[in-house]
Amino acid sequence: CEDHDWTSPMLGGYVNHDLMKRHDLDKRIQPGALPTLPQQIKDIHWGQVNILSTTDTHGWLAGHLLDENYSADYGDFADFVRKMKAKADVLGVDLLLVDSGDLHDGTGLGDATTPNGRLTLPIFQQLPYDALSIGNHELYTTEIANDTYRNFAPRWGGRYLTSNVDIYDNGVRKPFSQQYAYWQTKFGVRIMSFGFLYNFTGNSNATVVTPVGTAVRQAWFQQQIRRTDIDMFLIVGHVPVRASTEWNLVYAAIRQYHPTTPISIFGGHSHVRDTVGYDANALALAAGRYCETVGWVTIDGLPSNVTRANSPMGSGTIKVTKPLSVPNVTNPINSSSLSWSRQYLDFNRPTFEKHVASLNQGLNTSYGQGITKNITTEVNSLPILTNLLGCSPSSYYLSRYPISDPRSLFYYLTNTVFPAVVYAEGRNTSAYPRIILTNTGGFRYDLLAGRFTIDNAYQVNPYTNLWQYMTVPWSSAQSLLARMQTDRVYKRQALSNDTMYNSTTGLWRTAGYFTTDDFGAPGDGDNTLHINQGYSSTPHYVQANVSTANITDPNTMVDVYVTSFFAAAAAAYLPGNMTNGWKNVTNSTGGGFSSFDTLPVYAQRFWTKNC
Ligand SMILES: Nc1ccn([C@@H]2O[C@H](COP(=O)(O)O)[C@@H](O)[C@H]2O)c(=O)n1
Ligand SMILES: [Zn+2]
Ligand SMILES: [Zn+2]
Repeated sequence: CEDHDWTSPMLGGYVNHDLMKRHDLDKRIQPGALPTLPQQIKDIHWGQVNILSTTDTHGWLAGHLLDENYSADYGDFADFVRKMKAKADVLGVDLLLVDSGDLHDGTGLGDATTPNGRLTLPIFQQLPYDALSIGNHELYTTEIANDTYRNFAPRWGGRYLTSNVDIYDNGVRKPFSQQYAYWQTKFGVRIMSFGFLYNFTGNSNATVVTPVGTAVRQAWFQQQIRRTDIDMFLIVGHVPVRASTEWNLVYAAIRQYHPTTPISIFGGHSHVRDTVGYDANALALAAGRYCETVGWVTIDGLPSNVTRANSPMGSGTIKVTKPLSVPNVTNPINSSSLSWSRQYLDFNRPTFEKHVASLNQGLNTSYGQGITKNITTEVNSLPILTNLLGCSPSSYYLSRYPISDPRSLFYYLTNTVFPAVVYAEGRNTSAYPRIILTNTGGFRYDLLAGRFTIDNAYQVNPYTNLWQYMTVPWSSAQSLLARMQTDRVYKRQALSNDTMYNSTTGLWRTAGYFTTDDFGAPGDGDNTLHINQGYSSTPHYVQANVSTANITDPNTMVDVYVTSFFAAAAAAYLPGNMTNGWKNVTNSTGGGFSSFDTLPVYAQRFWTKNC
């Protein structure tokens, strides 16, 4: 059933072909703007068990048309997985595929449909995932939670794992999906799997998230971890891998009964590439975000009663070098006969082609090409996505520059966009001083120069949190921002369009991820060598100040603007804790004005349409 009708030339000459074959989602690509760069992609090690992982895809299944590093779509990825499985068969080793949740909220293809995910979920479901966990984005609304429960979770034959999430089904509280799975790989490795969500509290009341510390004390969990017929724990979870209370609890609970059994954890939610070593036999990897990264973990040296494969034990195998000290685990093992490797693969076709090249079959099959065709058709079925709202005059970056830099998205929002469009009717004069706060986590992706469409609006901020305001004395308003900066801040990594040519190798480096994790030197885990373009951390909230500069009297009344997402939290710091004191900002037709609407409204009013 394989088609070998198109084999791309290696690396150079690839991108233009790829762009031509796919949809016309974003016409902002200028001719020549995306160079076809041969880059240095490292070989990967194959072990006895090999695991591909994705997380936080957030609907980016059509790929990144503006960034060559991540330009593959889910059809290309589907072919990659299929060919990697074929390669594993040739080598006589196991190849597994896992995902750690957050499928919704982030692109027009995913979000501009009813229900949310109507087009993206069927595409995602065509991939042969072996274990999946739920993300917080599956639980914010009852509609998405119910759709996930009824239509998505049952699709995975017992491998959609929700160890600490329940749902009310016609008023009866039930586990959302399977709490664990015990299974054997093709080559006989006996696996115990769990799927956790971090201690999330923003879910709708249709579901219940049990704190991980409680879940690991429950009878069903205790019963499963006491089993002795387990060669490896393979755990998926929508939980950041670094400094995680939740993972520490899961790890410690397992280690009580299995002091040395390998534990491979696949986390998420933090949108970064990272790998943490818990001990010499336990590792946790996070595979980034938005179809930019495929995680790759290999394990060698599993017990001898497991069918041993003809694994090519090439270079690249590494050992855990920095065991963590985890509460409740005394003497974590710091050496073992197992060895592990990890890589973060860029989500592009040259990467996929390279790693299956030894099969001499190219990448494409009718399976993946069919998915790509589907994506094209579906994007074209939503013409609203490509409608031009305006031309962004520059690129404004989420986390590449500090928020005080005019190239920062937050600088642009707070100095230019919010003052111009976020105000209640008639209250945009200096008679009504304003402060306008946003949570930075609502902004998800860079705002790039050139064409700005509804699809880009979803990418930058997909949330329909309503703008609201309340009038309070300056004495309260002036300290609000500082008081709000209390939540956890998850680090986001940044992208850049910079490139560098190495005349000795004849290869290019583009700016992209340059990851420091618990293994090897910085950049060691990145499968493609990138220029490290730096990263600037962002506070949890930022604020625009409008007509407040000359206020001296603390009793001066000031309008405070927030969104419904954090209005209750902000009210706690305002006089009288007036949660119900917020009034909605209305749009030109009297409806609500949301965080999602903000840039489109600004674009239509202030940007040209010549781009
Ligand atoms: N209605 C909402 C929901 C969430 N957010 C922001 O998104 C962050 C969570 O996204 P992950 O992909 O990291 O799970 C959350 O921390 C909020 O900042 C929002 O703004 N509005
Ligand atoms: Zn996410
Ligand atoms: Zn998340």
